[in-house]
Amino acid sequence: MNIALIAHDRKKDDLIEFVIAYLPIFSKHRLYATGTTGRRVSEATGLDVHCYQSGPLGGDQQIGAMVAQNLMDLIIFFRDPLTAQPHEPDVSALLRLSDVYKVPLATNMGTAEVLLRGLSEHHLDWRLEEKREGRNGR
Ligand SMILES: O=C(CO)COP(=O)(O)O
Repeated sequence: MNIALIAHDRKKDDLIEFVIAYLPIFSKHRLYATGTTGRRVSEATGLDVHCYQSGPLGGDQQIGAMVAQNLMDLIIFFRDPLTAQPHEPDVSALLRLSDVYKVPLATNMGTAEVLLRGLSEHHLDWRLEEKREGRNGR
């Protein structure tokens, strides 16, 4: 599965902690991330992470483009709900596209835990079916 990892600055440590906690699961999948998040995760875990642009420079949109091609299967996006982001429209666009294409997306650690456990127990295998059949969620 293709998994996107994104965290706003004040949530990056939480995301790294989360990836370390579920390393055996994450290591079985292809990881993509916005720039700074990806570099931090890769440095902390040794995992291979494809890094797009930093979020404010278009990274959320690049991940959104993968969603629009139905290439992204799961998104972990630890947002900072207490800090305004200059690229808020990009963030909203990514959330919207995830809903259009029915891509499971967690914005906090509680939901992320459920998704990761579901992933490891094959509850997200329907995504493979969606891709195989070229369905696009609409
Ligand atoms: O801003 C972000 C997501 O909206 C994250 O970007 P970085 O991973 O480059 O910090």
